[in-house]
Amino acid sequence: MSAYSVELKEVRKSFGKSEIIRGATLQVPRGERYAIIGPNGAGKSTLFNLISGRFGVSSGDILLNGKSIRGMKPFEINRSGLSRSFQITNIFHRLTVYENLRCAVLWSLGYKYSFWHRLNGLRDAHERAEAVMEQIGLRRRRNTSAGLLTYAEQRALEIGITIAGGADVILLDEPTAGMSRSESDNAVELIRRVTVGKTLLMVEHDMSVVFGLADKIAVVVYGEVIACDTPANIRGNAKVQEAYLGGHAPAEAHA
Ligand SMILES: Nc1ncnc2c1ncn2[C@@H]1O[C@H](COP(=O)(O)OP(=O)(O)OP(=O)(O)O)[C@@H](O)[C@H]1O
Repeated sequence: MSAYSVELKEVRKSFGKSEIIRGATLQVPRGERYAIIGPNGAGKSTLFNLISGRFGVSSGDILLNGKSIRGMKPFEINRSGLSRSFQITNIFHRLTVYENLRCAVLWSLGYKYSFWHRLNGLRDAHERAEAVMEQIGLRRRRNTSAGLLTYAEQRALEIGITIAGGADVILLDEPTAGMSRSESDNAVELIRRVTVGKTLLMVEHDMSVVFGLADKIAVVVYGEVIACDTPANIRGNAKVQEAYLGGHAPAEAHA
């Protein structure tokens, strides 16, 4: 098995005549937490959309656990062990916390309408949904409609939905966007807890979250990964400071 969960090999992506991703290369080792940072419009979300199969690459390749995902649909990539969250919350507001998690588990199990499969699937889904609810700290909100949760609770539920299927590779898109300082501190703890032993790739603008969570930081500028290194080295990287931060160290920035 490959040592890397995710590998980008000279990935390019154009929309019409505009090339947005311009030869991005990155290797994310199994079990590590990587943050992708970069200025607005650099192509971070586009990279996530390519890795999760929403868009196809124009050229180059993306490997998941050593196997090319070129041409695969998002649900096939999901069932190959990669799960992503979205910038906009992706929850069903009228369903309860428990029901949202159960749906996510059933979806990831590849739920089929055969009778025996359904019975087993339902039992597994119930247990898994309960376990995830405990992990994300929403047990006391079990029967509350998701639409009535606080914003931070909704984001925690979103993370729960993302991990519910047991994927080994988790992509989180701005998991702390819109949160207060204390809410995002809690979110960092939550993300750390639920990604133990997993590979995490997250796009995040909040540098205290990035520096608090990431083993490595990949800096994307104009569709290229211009640096990928430890937080300490990224902070001291002159190229990064110049290209991305206008001369300021990343620790001081809040894009
Ligand atoms: N489906 C699309 N069609 C055309 N252009 C697109 C599409 N998706 C993204 N783009 C363009 O690609 C560029 C990169 O966008 P992207 O959202 O990936 O950047 P980002 O680094 O995630 O930015 P932000 O930090 O603001 O979220 C932008 O110029 C955007 O307009």
